[in-house]
Amino acid sequence: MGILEVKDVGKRFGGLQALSDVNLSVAENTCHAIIGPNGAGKSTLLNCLVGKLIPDTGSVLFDGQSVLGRSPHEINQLGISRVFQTPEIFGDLTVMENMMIPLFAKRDGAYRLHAVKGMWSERALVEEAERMLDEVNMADKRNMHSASMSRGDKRRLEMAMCLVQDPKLLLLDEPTAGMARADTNNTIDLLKEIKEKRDITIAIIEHDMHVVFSLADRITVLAQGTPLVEDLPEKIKGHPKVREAYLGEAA
Ligand SMILES: Nc1ncnc2c1ncn2[C@@H]1O[C@H](COP(=O)(O)OP(=O)(O)OP(=O)(O)O)[C@@H](O)[C@H]1O
Repeated sequence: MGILEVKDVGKRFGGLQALSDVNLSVAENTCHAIIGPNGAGKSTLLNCLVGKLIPDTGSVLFDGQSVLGRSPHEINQLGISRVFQTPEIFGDLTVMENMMIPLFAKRDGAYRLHAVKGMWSERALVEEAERMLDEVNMADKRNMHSASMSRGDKRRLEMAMCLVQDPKLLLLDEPTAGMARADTNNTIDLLKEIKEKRDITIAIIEHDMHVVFSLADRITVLAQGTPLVEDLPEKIKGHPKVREAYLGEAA
């Protein structure tokens, strides 16, 4: 059994069946990519995994426990962290101050923005933040205002803010969207390092096939709300059904 088990999930928006009969099993310590043409249902599926949407049918088990009916915060506490398309960082805070927010949340169970003012007296947490920044090669940027950083660095910081919570499953929603090639390649390298160094499972939604084929151990192709094929990356490349799904979109 996988660390994440999605069974027969369906989700309707009014007259539109956005997801139907979605079955997905993500094995522990692998990187599983979910790809598919625009409107295939990828974000809807991700939202069902993190408690932002509740499926109409089916079940979602993480580490043997149902996530359905739990709040996004509770799901986060179970060990699922999500990195959004647009980096969710606090632009008017420094890199270090941003890092302290999830650390306070992990310790105290609540987000306490004002607590960053007195953060330097929290030696153990400061050291944890510094270790994490070191791991993602951002130690030299610790005092920078995060709004002034490149998109790649903002993503790197957001990743660090997720990882410092020690998630078992990292969900990435188009982590390289809008990035220049150099930032994309840095993000790929960072994710490879994270995979190697940590006991972590990654599920990634991504349009950039260079990113998908650089990282994924397995790929599920969604089309019109239903998994079309699930296989090893080399089997997905050139798969007639996959080509058809994408060509259909182009047509
Ligand atoms: N809140 C909503 N209300 C109504 N329809 C929605 C809602 N969210 C998504 N949809 C519709 O559900 C379908 C699946 O959308 P979704 O965003 O999950 O696709 P996607 O595969 O992530 O697409 P993209 O690659 O373009 O981001 C689309 O037709 C979309 O318009």
